Amino acid sequence: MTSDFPNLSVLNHPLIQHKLSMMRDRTRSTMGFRQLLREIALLMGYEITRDLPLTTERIETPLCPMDAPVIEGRKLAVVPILRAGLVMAEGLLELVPAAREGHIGLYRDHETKRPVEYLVKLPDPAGRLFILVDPMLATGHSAVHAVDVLNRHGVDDSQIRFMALVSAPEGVRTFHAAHPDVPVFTAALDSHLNENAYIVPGLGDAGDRLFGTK
Ligand SMILES: O=P(O)(O)OC[C@H]1O[C@H](OP(=O)(O)OP(=O)(O)O)[C@H](O)[C@@H]1O
Ligand SMILES: O=c1cc[nH]c(=O)[nH]1
Ligand SMILES: [Mg+2]
Repeated sequence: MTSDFPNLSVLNHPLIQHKLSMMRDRTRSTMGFRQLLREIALLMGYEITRDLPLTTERIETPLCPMDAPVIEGRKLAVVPILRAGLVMAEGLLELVPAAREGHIGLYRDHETKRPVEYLVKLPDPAGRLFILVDPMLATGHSAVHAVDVLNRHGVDDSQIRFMALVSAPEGVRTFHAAHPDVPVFTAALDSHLNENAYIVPGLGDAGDRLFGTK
């Protein structure tokens, strides 16, 4: 965590950083961009879940009985913010295939830069940890809106972790002001937002690069 940004963890594993640099390259193909995001999400998921509580379960190995470590509760939900979060969710679900998946559909209005909601479908919140995923934390309004949606659905901030590939300082501040108890995990804290609220240096429009749209 950095002292300027409480509750923000920058995941600087060399594999994550190398793959992110490949994604930032404007010549990267749609196929390459998508594959890299899936891989990074899996690596970030490994870091984000490292403190999940363990308990033991009695099993029989071929040789003898043992009390084997297993994740306590094992109730996880991965919630991508559509569209761009979908590919990150794929990577995370490779890591935790038993997790439930919810969806929050938002797009950023080009004029106002504010999120517009078009879909919400979520699993039962009771006793579940929610990992909210979106590659870009720019102004932070989409992330704040998505956590507000989870709160309305009965999910407390203490049950949520937010995972963003690239973040802008402006967005991290806005997010922490609204939801100080939700930890944010990111692969990079970039410089600033430009006049169109795009992250600089960033990687451009994540959704368009992932899905080959304009
Ligand atoms: O922090 P903010 O300023 O709110 O911006 C970030 C949002 O913008 C992008 O989505 P976009 O609106 O482009 O939708 P898309 O995923 O469908 O392309 C991105 O995936 C975030 O959801
Ligand atoms: O830089 C940005 C900002 C918002 N959404 C994106 O896809 N990229
Ligand atoms: Mg987009």
